[in-house]
Amino acid sequence: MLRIAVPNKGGLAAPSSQLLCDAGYLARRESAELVVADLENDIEFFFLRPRDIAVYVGTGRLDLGITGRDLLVDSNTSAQELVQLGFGQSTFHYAAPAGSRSDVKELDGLRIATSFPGLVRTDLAGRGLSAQIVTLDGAVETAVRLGVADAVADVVETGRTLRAAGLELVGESVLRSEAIMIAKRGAELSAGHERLLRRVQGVLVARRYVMMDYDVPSSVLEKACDVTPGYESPTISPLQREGWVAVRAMVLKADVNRTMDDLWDLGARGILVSGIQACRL
Ligand SMILES: Nc1ncnc2c1ncn2[C@@H]1O[C@H](COP(=O)(O)OP(=O)(O)OP(=O)(O)O)[C@@H](O)[C@H]1O
Ligand SMILES: O=P(O)(O)OC[C@H]1O[C@H](OP(=O)(O)OP(=O)(O)O)[C@H](O)[C@@H]1O
Ligand SMILES: [Mg+2]
Repeated sequence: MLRIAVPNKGGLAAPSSQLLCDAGYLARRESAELVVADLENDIEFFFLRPRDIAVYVGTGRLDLGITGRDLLVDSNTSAQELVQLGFGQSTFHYAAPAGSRSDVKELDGLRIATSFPGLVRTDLAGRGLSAQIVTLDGAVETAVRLGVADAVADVVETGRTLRAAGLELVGESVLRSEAIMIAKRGAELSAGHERLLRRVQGVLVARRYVMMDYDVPSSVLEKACDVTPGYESPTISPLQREGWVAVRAMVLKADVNRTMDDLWDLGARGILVSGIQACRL
């Protein structure tokens, strides 16, 4: 039976469960449930703290897991990233009192508060800097105001929490994070693993793409196919009307309106867009 780690709390928990549910797996009935056996799919889901998931997967106790890239790097375990899951996006940054520092080098010798000591230690070592790392559980932005640290290194999404604490970013982001699927480094993927990954990837593609159908004069077909190259290649079908063909292609949701404008300008008509419920590509 395949054993999968899923975040039980925090911002990654709900979208992770939704992704697995959309991929056809059994959902947990209540948030207190820590293990769910999906017998039909021969999978057991373990609901764990996202911070701990890389440890379970890196040591091979569980086969696959969902966590944040920042947490994976911080854990320094022997797990590797397999798939980006398209939610939980954030950046990881140093920050200090507004107007006080402009470069990460200026943090040398200072006290830096963080919940990601492994990530920060590795980053500082890579820059040849030494600083005292003050490890806190959360709400690290307040540590400067309370005199426990001179700067922080933390997750930033909108920057609102930093600003409210009178802090501003120092330097470029250390890391761009998002939710990822991980496996033990070097572990062989069984047919069961591959099936789960294909299902998840099917959901991710269905979320990002739509299906576009349109009719176009054959004379501009090549140009139209440049506009909608599809996922692999567009399907071209004959039309009764002479000199015209029908085209069907997958298009990125984010590009739908620009694509329809471009096709219309080329002479395409009858442009229809429909959602993709599920797919295997
Ligand atoms: N505001 C945020 N926006 C996007 N991702 C975030 C945000 N805060 C935390 N994360 C991501 O969530 C993961 C951290 O999980 P964590 O267990 O700390 O949960 P959390 O969402 O911070 O909830 P809580 O702090 O309430 O436990 C990391 O991968 C981190 O990048
Ligand atoms: O840039 P923003 O949109 O303000 O989001 C970033 C904040 O969100 C997270 O905090 P969370 O609410 O998880 O609390 P925590 O720090 O106690 O984990 C993170 O640790 C930052 O503090
Ligand atoms: Mg948090």
